[in-house]
Amino acid sequence: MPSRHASTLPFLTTLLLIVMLPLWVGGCAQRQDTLYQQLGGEPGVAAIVEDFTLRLADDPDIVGFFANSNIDRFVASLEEQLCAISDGPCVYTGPPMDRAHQHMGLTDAHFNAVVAHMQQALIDQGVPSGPRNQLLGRLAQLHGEIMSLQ
Ligand code: HEM
Repeated sequence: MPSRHASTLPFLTTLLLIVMLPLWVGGCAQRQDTLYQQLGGEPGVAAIVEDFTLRLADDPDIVGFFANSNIDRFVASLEEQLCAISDGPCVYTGPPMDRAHQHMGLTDAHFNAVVAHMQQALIDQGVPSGPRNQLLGRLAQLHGEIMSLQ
């Protein structure tokens, strides 16, 4: 006659697998999230860009730069760019950053103000600090190109 203990071990092993497997799979899935997914995908990026654009419009030191701009095109281009640089399923098709900003007379103060508005938009849209700082880091890398034709 088999002992009671002989059937307990397989039972416990199965139970452990049932409990641990979803946690393990969930953990892996989380690690594989792209930055784009962590920003909330398409609706998340659209909300971030809208929040950011309203902040630019409210900033008297910045809004004047957009006096002759097509804001719908700016919004569409920025959404595409943020999607592309956050490893989302987009290709940026707008003008290169040096030409898009050439001869505007931009200073580092302007650049920093715009990045600060993006930071605040990300905070307000509930983007956690990890993905927030990752995106800001990638935007900071555009500084050289944006400032190169001033
Ligand atoms: C990380 C910083 C920045 C990023 C990622 C960025 C991104 C962009 C993008 C994607 C466009 C759209 C290009 C197009 O489709 O025509 C654009 C245009 C523009 N940006 Fe920036 N930009 C940055 C910094 C700045 C700063 C510092 C200013 C001024 C204070 C500025 C002012 C403008 C203006 C006025 C346009 C519209 C140009 C036009 O109407 O053709 N940008 N920017």
